[in-house]
Amino acid sequence: MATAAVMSYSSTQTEARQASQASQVYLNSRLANGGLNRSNPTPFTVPEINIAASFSSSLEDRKGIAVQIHEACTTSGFFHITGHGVSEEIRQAILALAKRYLKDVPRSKKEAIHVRNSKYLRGYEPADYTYVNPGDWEAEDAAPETKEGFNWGYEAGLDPTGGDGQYRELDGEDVNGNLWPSEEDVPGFYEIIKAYYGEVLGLARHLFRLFALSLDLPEEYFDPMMTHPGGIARLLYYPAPSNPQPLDPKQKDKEIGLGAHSDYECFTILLCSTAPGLEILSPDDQWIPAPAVKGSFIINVADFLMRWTNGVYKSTVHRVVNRTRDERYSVPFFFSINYDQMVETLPSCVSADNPSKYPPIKAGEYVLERLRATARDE
Ligand SMILES: O=C(O)CCC(=O)C(=O)O
Ligand SMILES: [Fe+2]
Repeated sequence: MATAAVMSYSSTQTEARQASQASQVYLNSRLANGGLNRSNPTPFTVPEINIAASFSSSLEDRKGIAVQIHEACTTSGFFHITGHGVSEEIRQAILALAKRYLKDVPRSKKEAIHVRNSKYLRGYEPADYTYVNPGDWEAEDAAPETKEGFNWGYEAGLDPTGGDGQYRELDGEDVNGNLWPSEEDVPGFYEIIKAYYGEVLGLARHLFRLFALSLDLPEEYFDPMMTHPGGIARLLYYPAPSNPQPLDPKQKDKEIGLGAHSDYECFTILLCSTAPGLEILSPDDQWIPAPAVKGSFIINVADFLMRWTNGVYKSTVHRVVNRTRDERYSVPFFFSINYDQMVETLPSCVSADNPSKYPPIKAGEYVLERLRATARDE
């Protein structure tokens, strides 16, 4: 799928394609600088925001958290949240499920729901089927990615609100694109997914209200756009490397968990196991290991929101390299708005001095273009 099949494109699909290609050009330019710009490093921090006060009935309390979110989104593009209200029990249950499915179930059984059977890349994704940086398909010396994953998306049955019955897939189709392992192979799989997904979906809607406040918009601004939102999530497994290597800016890594990329949607809610591995590209093009914060989720701005905010909010390049002798698990949740929603640059991010840089775009089409570029050509 890395090269698009011959087909006709609507004007919004063409825009989505061009935007996807532009993101690759940008990524290549950032990676080409890697390690060079080190004489006077800009301070780079991933702040920790305790969002407990954002659940207060006082608008002033909620605005106080929104100010902190604004600061993080205009600088590092990454922050930790604590005080989020998702129980440790549910967080550990989904990480344990990632292990039970990706590590323990034999490959032959997982192959039955291989992502090649899904035009939305749902199901079981073996390590070598995708490069998250599509440029790595062409690169001669690209290290293979070691991650193995299971991908699923929104369906009304996973939404604690029950949804509004209007969910459309990435390409606008009225279908449920998910593929699930059998209950026999992984007992309790769907129930655990549903419990976790319901929690992070609720958290994402809550966060998006805070994002609205942080952008000087009415708190409910995004509400009508997240009644049947896109929300792809993944169980990820990074095996323990046999010969783990320390981070060395002068040396290219021979083994990489997940290549350099920025995320596609509005923002990501990332749950990691205790093993480190996430590395963030600083404005000086240095790889900075993300610190672990107990009980936190990592939140990062993704490309669609960067575009929607006219570049005001930063979508930051990151990657995963397992440099330990432990296996690593993570569960990212990529929150989008309703995939059938068309958006124009947010009114609070344009002015006479700073006109919109981007034409209108449809949420699902953009994400689909980005996803397609990652998969092996078959
Ligand atoms: O596994 C992680 O910690 C990060 C995963 C990630 O960046 C992604 O799936 O986009
Ligand atoms: Fe990512």
